[in-house]
Amino acid sequence: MPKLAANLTMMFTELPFADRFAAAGAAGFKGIECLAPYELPIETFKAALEGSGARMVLFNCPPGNWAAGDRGMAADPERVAEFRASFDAALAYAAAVDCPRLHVMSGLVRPGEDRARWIDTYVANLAYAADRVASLDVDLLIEPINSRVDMPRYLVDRTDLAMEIIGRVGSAKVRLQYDIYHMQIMEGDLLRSIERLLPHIGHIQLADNPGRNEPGTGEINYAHILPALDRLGYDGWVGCEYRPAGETLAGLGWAKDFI
Ligand SMILES: O=C(O)[C@@H](O)C(=O)CO
Ligand SMILES: [Mg+2]
Repeated sequence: MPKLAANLTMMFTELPFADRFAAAGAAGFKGIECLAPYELPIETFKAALEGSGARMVLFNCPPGNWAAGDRGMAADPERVAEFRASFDAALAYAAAVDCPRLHVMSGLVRPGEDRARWIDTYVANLAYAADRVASLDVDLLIEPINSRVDMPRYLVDRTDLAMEIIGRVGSAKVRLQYDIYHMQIMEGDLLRSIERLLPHIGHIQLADNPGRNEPGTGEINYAHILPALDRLGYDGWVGCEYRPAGETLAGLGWAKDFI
């Protein structure tokens, strides 16, 4: 049975961020993920998580200035020093809550720039980060994100490029974050692709399409996909990274067999 994690950046947004942890625990989630916990001081983050009774399964490295349009910077040749300095914060937050996965976002390629140079930078920064976590119980994840609807110009928008990058870094610490919503938009053939990539997948996320709302609101057959993840032997977490169409708890009917 898939282990579902609540994504607190998208779910329970009826509440202030710090209060979403307890709400997710009360709803039955044993795992929690979010994009960026950094708005909370470390001790507040730790206390909120402890109060939830759930464990932290994933969050992202500092993405840069999200409000100003940054979507990560690990592939930006002009921001290597900034990425490496910000990685310290990711490690400190991960250590405080024993979080075993950090998503390292590549960033949006500036128009006219050389994509190959961005890919080289991403490989180098991931190798640097992999060295930093070599003796820690922390994996680094890279996620193909759709560039058609949500993040035009995002560097890594397909699994073949993500796998090329993972291969070039050559560290078992760097794994694939497979977001079913993004992959439905970019590639389709979901189960065959999950089966093929399974040895490299360190985390899965879900949402329906179109709309990025809960399973059952769109075209993706989650009633088939979720049991199939078990059959394929996936035993990791599945992050519920969707925007509830209405109130978060009212939209959890689809998950009643899993949480
Ligand atoms: O799918 C997504 O959007 C996220 O997993 C993420 O980390 C960046 O927005
Ligand atoms: Mg995702």
